[in-house]
Amino acid sequence: MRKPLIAGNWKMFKTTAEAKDFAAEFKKIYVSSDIQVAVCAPFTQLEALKEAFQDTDIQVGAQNLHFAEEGAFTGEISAAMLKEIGVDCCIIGHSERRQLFGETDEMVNKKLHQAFASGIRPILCVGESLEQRDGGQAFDLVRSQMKAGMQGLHADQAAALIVAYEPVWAIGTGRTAEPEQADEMCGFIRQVVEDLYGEEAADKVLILYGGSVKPSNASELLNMGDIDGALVGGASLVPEDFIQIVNF
Ligand SMILES: O=C(CO)COP(=O)(O)O
Repeated sequence: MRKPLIAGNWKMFKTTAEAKDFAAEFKKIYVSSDIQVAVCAPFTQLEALKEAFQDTDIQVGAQNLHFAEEGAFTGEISAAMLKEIGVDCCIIGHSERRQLFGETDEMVNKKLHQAFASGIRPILCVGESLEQRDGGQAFDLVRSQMKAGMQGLHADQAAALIVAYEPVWAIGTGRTAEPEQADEMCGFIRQVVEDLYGEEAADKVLILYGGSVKPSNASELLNMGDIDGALVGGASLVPEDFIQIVNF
């Protein structure tokens, strides 16, 4: 049985003081349940959040890591550095990183391997642009991102993977995918995992939807059969909004 996951992606928002305020507020309204909850914050807020959430089951995630174990990579952060402070999971290959920072499928693949090697659960982001959706290429594109991103992973790693389907046209635009549309792609992603790794891995892999998830649309999206959770941007910054999504 897959345990749903609601993960917040704070992107480049909140100072440490603001992150501590969020944690204090969120803890007052959060009740542990069989829904997993994670907050993926900027690097400099991770340690404070781990400390603030230490008496809860709320997970803390990063938004990126470098694919090398260590080395001369000025400005980068390694998986071991994240692991040392207790980081549980890490977003990998977010569309903003692919578009704005030149991340390729090959880099995404190396980052997945590094995350697994360090005991950090990766959240692999895939999703098409509006041009690709309108051009009828969405499914081919997502299949190729999945195949290239997962290259060389073992079946047990595939089963432990979290995939986030985030159509680029729905991120930060207020334009959410229709629940059926999102579920169709999440089902397709599960099929790709089954084709590559078999039924057991496909049954276990968690597949999230991301893109303008809000309190008002969370339950219809999250009640679809192949959507196992959400990766939430803007609405994860406000405790009262995020809790409503967690409690969908
Ligand atoms: O990119 C996203 C989460 O990773 C989605 O962002 P929004 O929820 O702000 O659209």
